[in-house]
Amino acid sequence: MKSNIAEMMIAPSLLASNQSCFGQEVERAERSGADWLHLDIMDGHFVPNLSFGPQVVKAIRPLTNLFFDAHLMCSQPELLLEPFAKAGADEIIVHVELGEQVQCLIHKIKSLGKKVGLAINPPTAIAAVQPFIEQIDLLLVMTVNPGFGGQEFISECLPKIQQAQAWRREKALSYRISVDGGINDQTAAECAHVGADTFVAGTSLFGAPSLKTVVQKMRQIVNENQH
Ligand SMILES: O=C(CO)[C@@H](O)[C@H](O)COP(=O)(O)O
Ligand SMILES: [Fe+2]
Repeated sequence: MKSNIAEMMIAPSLLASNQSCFGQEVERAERSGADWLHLDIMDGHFVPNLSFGPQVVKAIRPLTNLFFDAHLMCSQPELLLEPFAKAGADEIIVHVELGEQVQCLIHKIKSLGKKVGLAINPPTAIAAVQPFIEQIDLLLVMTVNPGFGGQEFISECLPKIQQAQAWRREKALSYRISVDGGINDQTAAECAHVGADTFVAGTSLFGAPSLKTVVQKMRQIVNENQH
Protein backbone atom coordinates (compact mmCIF):
# COMPACT_ATOMS: atom_id res chain seq x y z
CA MET A 1 0.00 0.00 0.00
CA LYS A 2 1.33 3.41 -0.97
CA SER A 3 0.61 6.24 1.45
CA ASN A 4 3.33 8.83 0.96
CA ILE A 5 1.64 12.26 0.93
CA ALA A 6 3.88 13.58 -1.86
CA GLU A 7 2.86 10.73 -4.09
CA MET A 8 -0.13 11.24 -6.33
CA MET A 9 -2.71 8.46 -6.11
CA ILE A 10 -4.92 7.32 -8.97
CA ALA A 11 -8.12 5.64 -7.82
CA PRO A 12 -10.38 4.14 -10.49
CA SER A 13 -14.02 3.98 -9.38
CA LEU A 14 -15.46 0.48 -9.74
CA LEU A 15 -18.91 1.99 -10.34
CA ALA A 16 -17.93 2.72 -13.95
CA SER A 17 -16.51 -0.75 -14.62
CA ASN A 18 -18.31 -3.55 -16.42
CA GLN A 19 -20.47 -4.73 -13.52
CA SER A 20 -21.24 -8.07 -15.18
CA CYS A 21 -17.67 -9.10 -14.36
CA PHE A 22 -16.46 -7.21 -11.28
CA GLY A 23 -13.71 -9.76 -10.59
CA GLN A 24 -12.07 -9.30 -13.98
CA GLU A 25 -12.43 -5.53 -13.71
CA VAL A 26 -10.69 -5.49 -10.33
CA GLU A 27 -7.82 -7.50 -11.78
CA ARG A 28 -7.69 -5.12 -14.76
CA ALA A 29 -7.46 -2.18 -12.32
CA GLU A 30 -4.58 -3.86 -10.52
CA ARG A 31 -2.72 -4.58 -13.78
CA SER A 32 -3.23 -0.95 -14.91
CA GLY A 33 -0.84 0.33 -12.24
CA ALA A 34 -3.57 2.20 -10.35
CA ASP A 35 -2.89 2.76 -6.63
CA TRP A 36 -6.32 2.48 -5.08
CA LEU A 37 -9.76 1.13 -5.93
CA HIS A 38 -12.60 3.52 -5.11
CA LEU A 39 -15.82 1.81 -4.02
CA ASP A 40 -18.99 3.91 -4.27
CA ILE A 41 -21.62 2.72 -1.81
CA MET A 42 -25.09 4.20 -2.40
CA ASP A 43 -28.16 3.53 -0.28
CA GLY A 44 -31.01 4.96 -2.37
CA HIS A 45 -31.69 7.50 0.39
CA PHE A 46 -28.68 9.76 0.93
CA VAL A 47 -28.40 9.67 -2.86
CA PRO A 48 -31.08 8.64 -5.39
CA ASN A 49 -29.25 5.52 -6.57
CA LEU A 50 -28.15 2.10 -5.36
CA SER A 51 -24.81 0.42 -5.97
CA PHE A 52 -23.39 -2.57 -4.09
CA GLY A 53 -22.77 -3.71 -0.55
CA PRO A 54 -20.24 -5.40 1.72
CA GLN A 55 -20.74 -8.84 0.15
CA VAL A 56 -19.35 -7.58 -3.13
CA VAL A 57 -16.39 -6.00 -1.34
CA LYS A 58 -15.75 -9.27 0.48
CA ALA A 59 -15.89 -11.19 -2.79
CA ILE A 60 -13.36 -8.97 -4.58
CA ARG A 61 -10.98 -8.53 -1.60
CA PRO A 62 -8.97 -11.72 -2.28
CA LEU A 63 -8.42 -10.72 -5.92
CA THR A 64 -6.16 -7.73 -5.31
CA ASN A 65 -3.85 -5.90 -2.97
CA LEU A 66 -5.14 -2.51 -4.11
CA PHE A 67 -6.08 -0.14 -1.29
CA PHE A 68 -9.89 -0.17 -0.93
CA ASP A 69 -11.29 3.35 -0.58
CA ALA A 70 -14.95 2.93 0.43
CA HIS A 71 -17.07 6.04 -0.16
CA LEU A 72 -20.29 5.67 1.83
CA MET A 73 -23.09 7.81 0.39
CA CYS A 74 -25.50 6.53 3.02
CA SER A 75 -27.88 8.11 5.54
CA GLN A 76 -27.11 5.57 8.26
CA PRO A 77 -23.45 4.66 7.76
CA GLU A 78 -23.19 3.58 11.41
CA LEU A 79 -24.96 0.35 10.37
CA LEU A 80 -22.42 -0.32 7.65
CA LEU A 81 -19.04 0.57 9.16
CA GLU A 82 -18.38 -2.82 10.71
CA PRO A 83 -19.63 -4.82 7.69
CA PHE A 84 -17.39 -2.83 5.33
CA ALA A 85 -14.44 -3.02 7.71
CA LYS A 86 -14.83 -6.80 7.96
CA ALA A 87 -15.27 -7.09 4.19
CA GLY A 88 -11.83 -5.55 3.67
CA ALA A 89 -12.18 -1.79 3.20
CA ASP A 90 -8.90 0.00 4.05
CA GLU A 91 -10.44 3.43 4.36
CA ILE A 92 -14.04 4.40 5.05
CA ILE A 93 -15.33 7.78 3.93
CA VAL A 94 -18.47 9.32 5.41
CA HIS A 95 -20.17 12.58 4.50
CA VAL A 96 -19.91 15.76 6.55
CA GLU A 97 -23.54 16.50 5.59
CA LEU A 98 -24.57 13.92 8.23
CA GLY A 99 -24.04 16.68 10.79
CA GLU A 100 -23.85 15.81 14.46
CA GLN A 101 -23.25 12.10 13.76
CA VAL A 102 -19.90 12.84 12.13
CA GLN A 103 -17.74 12.90 15.25
CA CYS A 104 -19.08 9.57 16.42
CA LEU A 105 -18.61 8.01 12.98
CA ILE A 106 -14.96 9.13 12.90
CA HIS A 107 -14.34 7.51 16.29
CA LYS A 108 -16.04 4.30 15.20
CA ILE A 109 -14.02 4.03 11.96
CA LYS A 110 -10.80 4.56 13.93
CA SER A 111 -11.83 1.96 16.49
CA LEU A 112 -12.25 -0.53 13.63
CA GLY A 113 -8.62 0.11 12.69
CA LYS A 114 -9.46 1.77 9.37
CA LYS A 115 -8.37 5.02 7.79
CA VAL A 116 -10.93 7.82 8.04
CA GLY A 117 -12.20 9.87 5.13
CA LEU A 118 -14.60 12.79 5.21
CA ALA A 119 -16.51 13.79 2.06
CA ILE A 120 -18.06 17.15 1.24
CA ASN A 121 -20.72 17.79 -1.40
CA PRO A 122 -20.55 20.70 -3.84
CA PRO A 123 -23.23 22.85 -2.12
CA THR A 124 -21.68 22.48 1.37
CA ALA A 125 -19.29 25.19 2.56
CA ILE A 126 -15.73 24.01 3.25
CA ALA A 127 -16.01 25.44 6.79
CA ALA A 128 -18.15 22.40 7.66
CA VAL A 129 -15.10 20.10 7.60
CA GLN A 130 -12.75 22.39 9.52
CA PRO A 131 -13.59 20.99 13.00
CA PHE A 132 -12.49 17.52 11.83
CA ILE A 133 -9.35 18.12 9.80
CA GLU A 134 -7.00 17.08 12.59
CA GLN A 135 -8.72 13.70 12.87
CA ILE A 136 -8.95 12.55 9.28
CA ASP A 137 -6.69 10.73 6.84
CA LEU A 138 -8.41 12.03 3.73
CA LEU A 139 -10.75 14.81 2.67
CA LEU A 140 -12.90 13.87 -0.34
CA VAL A 141 -13.94 16.98 -2.21
CA MET A 142 -16.92 15.98 -4.35
CA THR A 143 -16.70 17.73 -7.70
CA VAL A 144 -20.16 16.52 -8.80
CA ASN A 145 -23.32 16.03 -6.80
CA PRO A 146 -23.06 12.45 -5.58
CA GLY A 147 -25.19 9.58 -6.83
CA PHE A 148 -24.09 8.94 -10.39
CA GLY A 149 -20.99 8.49 -12.47
CA GLY A 150 -20.50 10.28 -15.77
CA GLN A 151 -21.41 13.79 -14.64
CA GLU A 152 -19.65 17.02 -15.50
CA PHE A 153 -16.98 18.44 -13.19
CA ILE A 154 -18.14 21.46 -11.16
CA SER A 155 -15.24 23.92 -11.30
CA GLU A 156 -16.73 26.05 -8.49
CA CYS A 157 -15.36 23.34 -6.14
CA LEU A 158 -11.73 24.26 -6.88
CA PRO A 159 -11.47 26.93 -4.13
CA LYS A 160 -12.35 24.25 -1.56
CA ILE A 161 -9.28 22.27 -2.59
CA GLN A 162 -7.22 25.43 -2.25
CA GLN A 163 -8.57 26.04 1.27
CA ALA A 164 -7.97 22.42 2.29
CA GLN A 165 -4.41 22.70 1.03
CA ALA A 166 -3.89 25.99 2.92
CA TRP A 167 -5.12 24.45 6.20
CA ARG A 168 -2.95 21.40 5.65
CA ARG A 169 0.14 23.52 5.18
CA GLU A 170 -0.61 25.99 7.99
CA LYS A 171 -1.27 23.25 10.54
CA ALA A 172 1.35 20.83 9.20
CA LEU A 173 -1.32 18.14 8.76
CA SER A 174 -1.01 15.18 6.44
CA TYR A 175 -4.53 14.36 5.29
CA ARG A 176 -4.85 13.54 1.63
CA ILE A 177 -6.98 15.76 -0.59
CA SER A 178 -9.01 13.63 -2.94
CA VAL A 179 -11.27 14.78 -5.76
CA ASP A 180 -14.22 12.78 -7.03
CA GLY A 181 -16.56 13.37 -9.95
CA GLY A 182 -15.95 14.30 -13.56
CA ILE A 183 -12.21 13.76 -13.20
CA ASN A 184 -10.36 13.43 -16.51
CA ASP A 185 -6.91 14.58 -17.67
CA GLN A 186 -7.97 18.22 -17.90
CA THR A 187 -9.87 18.45 -14.60
CA ALA A 188 -7.28 16.33 -12.76
CA ALA A 189 -4.62 18.83 -13.83
CA GLU A 190 -6.72 21.73 -12.51
CA CYS A 191 -7.24 19.94 -9.18
CA ALA A 192 -3.57 18.94 -8.84
CA HIS A 193 -2.55 22.51 -9.48
CA VAL A 194 -4.46 23.74 -6.41
CA GLY A 195 -3.45 20.92 -4.05
CA ALA A 196 -5.28 17.66 -4.78
CA ASP A 197 -3.14 14.52 -4.49
CA THR A 198 -5.70 11.72 -4.94
CA PHE A 199 -7.80 11.37 -8.08
CA VAL A 200 -10.95 9.28 -8.22
CA ALA A 201 -12.10 8.65 -11.77
CA GLY A 202 -14.73 6.29 -13.12
CA THR A 203 -15.87 7.06 -16.63
CA SER A 204 -12.60 8.53 -17.92
CA LEU A 205 -10.61 5.48 -16.77
CA PHE A 206 -12.85 2.40 -16.98
CA GLY A 207 -14.49 3.83 -20.10
CA ALA A 208 -11.19 3.94 -22.00
CA PRO A 209 -10.06 1.09 -24.28
CA SER A 210 -6.79 0.68 -22.34
CA LEU A 211 -7.06 1.29 -18.60
CA LYS A 212 -3.29 1.02 -18.26
CA THR A 213 -2.66 3.75 -20.83
CA VAL A 214 -5.10 6.22 -19.26
CA VAL A 215 -3.88 5.55 -15.70
CA GLN A 216 -0.29 6.18 -16.80
CA LYS A 217 -1.30 9.34 -18.65
CA MET A 218 -3.32 10.72 -15.73
CA ARG A 219 -0.41 9.99 -13.38
CA GLN A 220 1.99 11.88 -15.63
CA ILE A 221 -0.39 14.83 -15.94
CA VAL A 222 -1.04 15.18 -12.20
CA ASN A 223 2.67 14.87 -11.44
CA GLU A 224 3.43 17.63 -13.92
CA ASN A 225 0.75 19.84 -12.37
CA GLN A 226 1.50 19.05 -8.72
CA HIS A 227 0.92 22.03 -6.41
O1 LIG B 1 -18.94 9.19 -5.80
C1 LIG B 1 -19.12 9.21 -6.99
C2 LIG B 1 -20.45 9.56 -7.58
O2 LIG B 1 -21.38 9.74 -6.57
C3 LIG B 1 -17.98 8.97 -7.87
O3 LIG B 1 -16.96 8.21 -7.24
C4 LIG B 1 -18.23 8.52 -9.29
O4 LIG B 1 -18.22 7.13 -9.41
C5 LIG B 1 -17.17 9.08 -10.19
O5 LIG B 1 -17.50 8.78 -11.50
P1 LIG B 1 -17.06 9.69 -12.73
O6 LIG B 1 -17.62 11.07 -12.49
O7 LIG B 1 -15.56 9.69 -12.72
O8 LIG B 1 -17.66 8.99 -13.90
FE1 LIG C 1 -17.09 8.32 -4.96
